[in-house]
Amino acid sequence: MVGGDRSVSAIAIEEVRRTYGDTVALDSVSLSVDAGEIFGLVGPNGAGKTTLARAITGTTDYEGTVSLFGEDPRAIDRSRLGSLPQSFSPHERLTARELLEYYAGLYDDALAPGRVLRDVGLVESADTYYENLSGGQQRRVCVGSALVNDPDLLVLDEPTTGIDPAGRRQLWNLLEALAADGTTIFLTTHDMHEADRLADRVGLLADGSVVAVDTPTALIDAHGGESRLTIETPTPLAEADAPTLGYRTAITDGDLRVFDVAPTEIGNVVDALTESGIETESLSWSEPALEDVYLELTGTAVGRGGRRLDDETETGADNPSASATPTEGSS
Ligand SMILES: Nc1ncnc2c1ncn2[C@@H]1O[C@H](COP(=O)(O)OP(=O)(O)OP(=O)(O)O)[C@@H](O)[C@H]1O
Repeated sequence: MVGGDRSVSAIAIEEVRRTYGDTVALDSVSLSVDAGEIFGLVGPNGAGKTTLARAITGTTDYEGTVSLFGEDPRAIDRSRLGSLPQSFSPHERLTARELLEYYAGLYDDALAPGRVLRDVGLVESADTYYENLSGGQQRRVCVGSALVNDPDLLVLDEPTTGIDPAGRRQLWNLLEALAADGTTIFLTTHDMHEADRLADRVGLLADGSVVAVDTPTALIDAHGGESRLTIETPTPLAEADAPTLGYRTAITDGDLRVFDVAPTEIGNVVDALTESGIETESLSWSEPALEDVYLELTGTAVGRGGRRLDDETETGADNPSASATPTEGSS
């Protein structure tokens, strides 16, 4: 790392627009990322994440302006930028070590490949051909290739796709350590949990537009809605089966959802269900999460196969404050 100038944004994006024929991949996107920040760009397939990552790394054309530490992405010293494209296929008949040695050789001043292998958790597999590594291990080699030049800015397009949970946690820890050391990290993901766990700030992207940018906590507080108790029954419930419980309820995919139940009140709800003749097969309680924020702001779920908000049948008849429109009622 050559050290960042903290007086300018690490990434400044202003009014960026990118179209492919009639498709608007990015529509007037503006945001900035501070030095040392981990910024997570979240959105479902086709939202425009890769296109924005490519605009930042100067590998696609666009209208508007992007600057990295005050410089045009195409003019910046390449050793300051580490980039992991979504599709990246290194030579398959080289080992993990040989690949990292190759990428390190592209820079005058690179990290020792052995250190990068350790950082990405590949010491044991260092001498395995890339083609014989698991998908997750291959992705870690690719992440390593973006790290060899010890960049000031890392742009990672879905870095943890295909990596198992333990490997993901290891990579998150590595990215956090890099950020603590001053590296700015911009990553894309459709994993809301990953964004929540890792990012200092999150940008929610829908159909090429940024719909919200803030810390995960602030987004959840402002738009996450209420906690929910989800009750699965032996036979899927229909709207007409919804019991009167004194809470706002909804039937979703045959399951009963009861909103704003405190953990200490769960037993009372279960008792009331039993009295109503509803058998409980499983029960889970969850606090609002980033996924709920995305659903609330866009009407589309990121992590649930694109289920739309209107697929949820609201049944709050027993609660005068319940709304027939699910987006209402949550602040
Ligand atoms: N080279 C291209 N030619 C034509 N259309 C493109 C091209 N690249 C992207 N698009 C379109 O632009 C839109 C945004 O695509 P993009 O790949 O940026 O989304 P994404 O959020 O990264 O999706 P995914 O999570 O599936 O990678 C999509 O409608 C896509 O089909």
